[in-house]
Amino acid sequence: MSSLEEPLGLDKLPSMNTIDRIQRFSSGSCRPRVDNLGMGNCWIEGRSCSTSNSCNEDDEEYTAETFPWKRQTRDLSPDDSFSQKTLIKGRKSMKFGMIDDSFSDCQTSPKCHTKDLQGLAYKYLNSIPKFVKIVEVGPRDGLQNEKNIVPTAVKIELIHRLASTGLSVIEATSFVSPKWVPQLADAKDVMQAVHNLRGIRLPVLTPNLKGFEAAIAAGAREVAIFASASESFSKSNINCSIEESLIRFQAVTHAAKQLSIPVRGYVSCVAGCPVEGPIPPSKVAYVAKELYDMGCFEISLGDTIGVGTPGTVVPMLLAVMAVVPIDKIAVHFHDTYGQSLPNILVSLQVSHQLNIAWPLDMLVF
Ligand SMILES: CC(C)(COP(=O)([O-])OP(=O)([O-])OC[C@H]1O[C@@H](n2cnc3c(N)ncnc32)[C@H](O)[C@@H]1OP(=O)([O-])[O-])[C@@H](O)C(=O)NCCC(=O)NCCSC(=O)C[C@@](C)(O)CC(=O)[O-]
Repeated sequence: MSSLEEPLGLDKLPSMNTIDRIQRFSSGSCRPRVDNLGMGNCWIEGRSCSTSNSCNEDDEEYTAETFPWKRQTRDLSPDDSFSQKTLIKGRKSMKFGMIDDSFSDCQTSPKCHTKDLQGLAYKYLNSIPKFVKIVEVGPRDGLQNEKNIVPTAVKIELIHRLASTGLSVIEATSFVSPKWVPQLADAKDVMQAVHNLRGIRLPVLTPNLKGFEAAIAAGAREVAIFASASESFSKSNINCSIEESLIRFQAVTHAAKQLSIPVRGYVSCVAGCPVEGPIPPSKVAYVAKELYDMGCFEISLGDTIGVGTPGTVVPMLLAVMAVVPIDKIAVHFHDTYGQSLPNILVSLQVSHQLNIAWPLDMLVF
């Protein structure tokens, strides 16, 4: 499995072969594997590097802090101040956190009765919406990272089985370059086999007009375009700058409009990028608004490498909400560092505060 441990300057990007590039920057390359969990390995390692970003307004604040790119070990050395601080802080908040305190205070205080406990339970259990919209993305986002190419028949069976669970939206595949993502080179066959599934929306990823036309010819009735909030990731993922990608996507949304095809928009790296580190919320908001303005019916905010935490996700959500209608925002969290559930929870709490049902992309592994 590729890792980002070895130094990789942006100047070296063009020399990487395309598949290697995808693996380096895909969420799957950062996902923990059973065989390295026990070794205490870190799944995103790296380097500091310069950025070619054009939106610099908030960069100072964000580049001052860097991700713990270095390999994390369970045996902490005295020098490992970042990890130690994080660990200690984590332990404290587990032990002395708000929820624990409230309950233990209640149990020992004579003033606290069953009614108070019920009130607390009500407060916590009712701070999320009654329902969410789930967009299942396993057949696309999951399978695009598999080391071994999954046979077409298995993909088709997977989509059928997912459909039989009652899911109403399943992202089926990607009409991208097979040189970049050989795992999904059978997009046409998969789409042709599933496009008649009843009562289910089956969006597919289309990075450009070529992909859009192939998707429509194979029977797709909904597509998704995918931009990035990180300049480096955009170049590595779709081989163009953010601005160039927005021009390409405009062509796709224009063509889709002519055929009344709904277009969903993704923004990747909303919490961080493997090359640039933390991404300012203003950049996420900028790209999200561009996609919304060009006609995307929903904007899915992707924490592509799973480095977001509730503390960084909430400011990012608020920045996007300032420019995109709240009920048009979806969230998409990878679980690289075990933060997807806390991030989903905090997003649902934010949406509940605003009284909306939040769409949620679902990664099933
Ligand atoms: C965007 C391109 C196509 C540019 O790729 P390029 O190499 O810059 O494109 P090009 O225009 O120079 O064309 C090169 C070759 O690709 C072909 N080509 C061109 N377009 C297509 C197409 N649509 N379908 C099939 N083939 C295509 C084209 O015809 C040509 O073929 P050749 O003449 O060499 O034989 C390429 O970089 C690509 O396919 N990238 C996709 C990478 C990808 O799928 N990454 C994973 C997406 S996941 C993600 O972004 C995050 C997300 C959404 O999951 C959210 C999250 O997790 O946060």
